[in-house]
Amino acid sequence: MTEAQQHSGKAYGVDSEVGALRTVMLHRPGNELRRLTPRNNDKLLFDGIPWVGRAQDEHDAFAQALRDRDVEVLYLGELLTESLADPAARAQAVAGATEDLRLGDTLRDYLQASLGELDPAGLAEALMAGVRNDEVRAGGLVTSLLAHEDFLIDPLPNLLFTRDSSVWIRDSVAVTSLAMPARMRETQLTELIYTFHPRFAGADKVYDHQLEHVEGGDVLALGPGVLAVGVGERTTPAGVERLARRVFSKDLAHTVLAVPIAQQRATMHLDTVCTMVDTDAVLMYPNMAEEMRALAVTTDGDQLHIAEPEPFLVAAAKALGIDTLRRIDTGLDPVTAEREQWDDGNNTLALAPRVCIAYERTVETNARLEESGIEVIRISGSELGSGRGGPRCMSCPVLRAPATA
Ligand SMILES: NC(=O)NCCC[C@H](N)C(=O)O
Repeated sequence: MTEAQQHSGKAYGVDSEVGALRTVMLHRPGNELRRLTPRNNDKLLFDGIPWVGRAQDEHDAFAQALRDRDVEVLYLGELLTESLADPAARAQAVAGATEDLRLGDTLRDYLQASLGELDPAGLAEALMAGVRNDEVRAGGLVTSLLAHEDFLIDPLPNLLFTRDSSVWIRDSVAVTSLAMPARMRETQLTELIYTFHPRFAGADKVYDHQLEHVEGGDVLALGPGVLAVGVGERTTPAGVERLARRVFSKDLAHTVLAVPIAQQRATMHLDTVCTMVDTDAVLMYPNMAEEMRALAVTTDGDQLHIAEPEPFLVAAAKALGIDTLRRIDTGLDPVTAEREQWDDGNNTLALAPRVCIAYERTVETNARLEESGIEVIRISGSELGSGRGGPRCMSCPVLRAPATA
């Protein structure tokens, strides 16, 4: 535990987007990225085939930039390996990874036995990088009929985007429910970590991966008690309703803003178009900023109350109890704005009020942020960006200090 946590007395808890970041969970990309080929990259939600060594270098620099600002960096792969020291975790992991009906009984039995023999690091590797048909000597009808390159356990290259597979809401963790088939198994791993890792022993869970779809990239903690939840390609209307009920029942929020966003890849999550950079300021994709609406959801302890749609910034300011939520106006022309949004220019990770990490390639957006008084720490992401995610997508804050202006 870091010094900061010893002082605060707790190891997890997040109630804003911008409170000083103390602890974050990342995933250093590994062999799961080496599974990407031109034939499977679309299905696996990558826009190209990353150069893995360079992606790791870029990711190491990202982690170092965080450490340089006194942020403790946890790695998902290490937490998973440590969790798998527990026999109950191993049993749950093996059962989850082999439940796919494509396997059939013979292959499933074989895989369960061989995964069961692996040490925790080997098992974690198989869970993350997957297992190909030509990597086993199973025997039987199914393995004979499947192609060599078919996966018996799918690789999880999008583990890189730790934002989506869990999100802390105050001191409860939401293990999310991912919408795309290529990502669904990721939450089996975050579920294992939050259930079995000693660091999170006793942590309350407010959501689980068997519920309606909610992805962490859609969930923004605008301030204490106020969540904004994007509803679009990933998080469903039923997902935001379920999340609202859950957080209200545990008193983790008083208002949930449901924010419809276009159901398309460029705007797959709310954090691809909008991130907070100060206690009262957001960076928003200019081409969508004017039209974004929100429905404020509150409760009387029993029923949900749904307000009429209002402009997002108006609804957010009301919920936060402030006069105005400032939009940093990047003033970009529509074409530059669209290019830089695609390159995750709007996907900044706040380290503290007015300090954020951004990709260096979104030159114009970063310049406008600085003109508005926001410090921008630039990282390179030419390879990391091929998965279509930026610094916020690649990070799951575990502990933030309370936000103070
Ligand atoms: N929060 C985010 O926007 N995460 C980026 C996820 C990218 C990933 N390739 C996906 O399509 O899910």
